[in-house]
Amino acid sequence: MRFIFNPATLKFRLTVLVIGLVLLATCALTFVSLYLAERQMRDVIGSQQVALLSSAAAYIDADLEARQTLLKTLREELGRTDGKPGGGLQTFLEAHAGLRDEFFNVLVFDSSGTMLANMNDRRTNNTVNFGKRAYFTDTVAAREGVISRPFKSALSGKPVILITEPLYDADGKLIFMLGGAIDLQRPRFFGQLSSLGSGASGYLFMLTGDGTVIHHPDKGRILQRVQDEPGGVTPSTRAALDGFEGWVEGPTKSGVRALITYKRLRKTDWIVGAVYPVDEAFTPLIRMRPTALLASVAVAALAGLAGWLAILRLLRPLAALRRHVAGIADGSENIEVFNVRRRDEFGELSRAFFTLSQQRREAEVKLEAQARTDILTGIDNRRMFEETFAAALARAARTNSSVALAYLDIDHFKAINDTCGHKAGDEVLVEFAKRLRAAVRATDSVARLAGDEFVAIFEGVSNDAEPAILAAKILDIARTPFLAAGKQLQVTTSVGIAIGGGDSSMEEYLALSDEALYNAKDAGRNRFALRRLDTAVPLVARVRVPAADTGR
Ligand SMILES: Nc1nc2c(ncn2[C@@H]2O[C@H](COP(=O)(O)OP(=O)(O)OP(=O)(O)O)[C@@H](O)[C@H]2O)c(=O)[nH]1
Repeated sequence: MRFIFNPATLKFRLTVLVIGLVLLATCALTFVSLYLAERQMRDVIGSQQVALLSSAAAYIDADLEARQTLLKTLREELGRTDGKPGGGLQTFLEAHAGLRDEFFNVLVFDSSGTMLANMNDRRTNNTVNFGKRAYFTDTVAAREGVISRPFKSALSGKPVILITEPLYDADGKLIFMLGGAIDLQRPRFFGQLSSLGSGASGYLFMLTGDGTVIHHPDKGRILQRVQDEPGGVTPSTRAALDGFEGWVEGPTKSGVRALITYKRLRKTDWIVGAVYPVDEAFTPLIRMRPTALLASVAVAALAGLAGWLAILRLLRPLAALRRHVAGIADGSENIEVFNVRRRDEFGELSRAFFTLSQQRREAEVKLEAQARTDILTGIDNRRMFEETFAAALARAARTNSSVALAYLDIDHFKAINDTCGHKAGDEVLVEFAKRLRAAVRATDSVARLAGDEFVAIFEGVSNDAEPAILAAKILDIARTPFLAAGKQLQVTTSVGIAIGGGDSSMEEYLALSDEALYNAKDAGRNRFALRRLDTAVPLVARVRVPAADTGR
């Protein structure tokens, strides 16, 4: 739990990253899939609409043709009576009651356009002339039947189209013209079409090639030209009027986004169109969206969980590394725990830790040694001397034995520096230390305290004669001249030795040996003086004859 709510941890951040990425990826994938599915679906629906509209167009073509055929049959029947049917034209028409199923009205005009008979209202016969109407003049010009543009009937006031069939005599003179009117508001003609509309709100409509509405669910638009309607022509209808056939996605006049399909009729320049609102067309997909998104979130959650577990597992070595660092810090573990064989980054990190720690340890050891070594001569320095001498005193106290401390000072060393130079003085100091080291036993310790002052510690001194022998040995190390700055230098030293047991302090030893050294110096140098810590009086003051001074 601590991990979950600790945003500072790498685990937390990695987990959040993994979950975030997975969520992003799955959501993006879902959106892309839905988008592609929608596109695919749109293509399929568009193709379906085209197929639907093609059959609707074929149906209308066939329907118009059937009505034309019906009128042609009527014309031929009339023709067989030479235009003089028994009982007159009106009776002739009324005898064909079946015409009512196909036409709103059937009319007969004479060659000038005067209406001679009609099925709806015989009282209007011979009262109106339609000779100037486009359908009449077009038929006369074409010498065959036409399908008129839609217009408002002068007789009924309804929007209609008229199918005409002219009847000529043997000389080719127009005798009669038959006209079959179709009421554009009557559902019978387009009833079949209306039922072809897709979905609950999809519908079919029909326009003439010049944009006049022939059929539309909104009856008020019939006979209107789309160009003249408020809002003008939609881009898709504009394209259809210019010859486009097929489907597009675009807005309808009322602003609804829809798949709109257009198809031209074969028999006339009419355009039949279908509107299928996008929302309805994609209802299954739109309904599926939340489910798909929910599913993708669930997948992301599972993937995130798996990622989290994987991260926990992958980062386990890091936790171990952290434990080891803590273990080493509190001393419960050894640095060797870092020396692992793993081949991954954690292994590399661990080994890098190991190497670094080793180097640090070595540097510490080196520093430790340097802190106890005199840099110039390489023998112990004052600090090391103090530790060594304290240990020697402790041993002497334990074994109840004696310790001798020899305090040495090179005679007139300042003069060497002054006459031969400081560097030559250094060379003498280095050589002096070397000879001193060689003169004593391996178990004895020598150190340089400062300048030209040296000390030697002798443990287990059994009698007073032994320190004197050691002191003489020390005096002897200077017997051979020193080579410094290319010159042979005759060097002597004075030695003060303090002898005592383990019960005396280092300070007492140092003070007494220093005093003895002064005694030796005072006595003329190149000699030693022995002092016992318990008597504090000189025991021995042996004088060596100074060697000939060759260098000064
Ligand atoms: N070359 C060199 N000289 C040093 C070093 N340390 C101290 N000295 C010099 O050593 C000299 C020590 O002189 P002292 O011991 O005081 O006097 P001295 O000339 O030896 O005379 P006595 O001890 O009385 O015989 C001083 O001149 C210091 O400057 C060093 O590391 N190298």
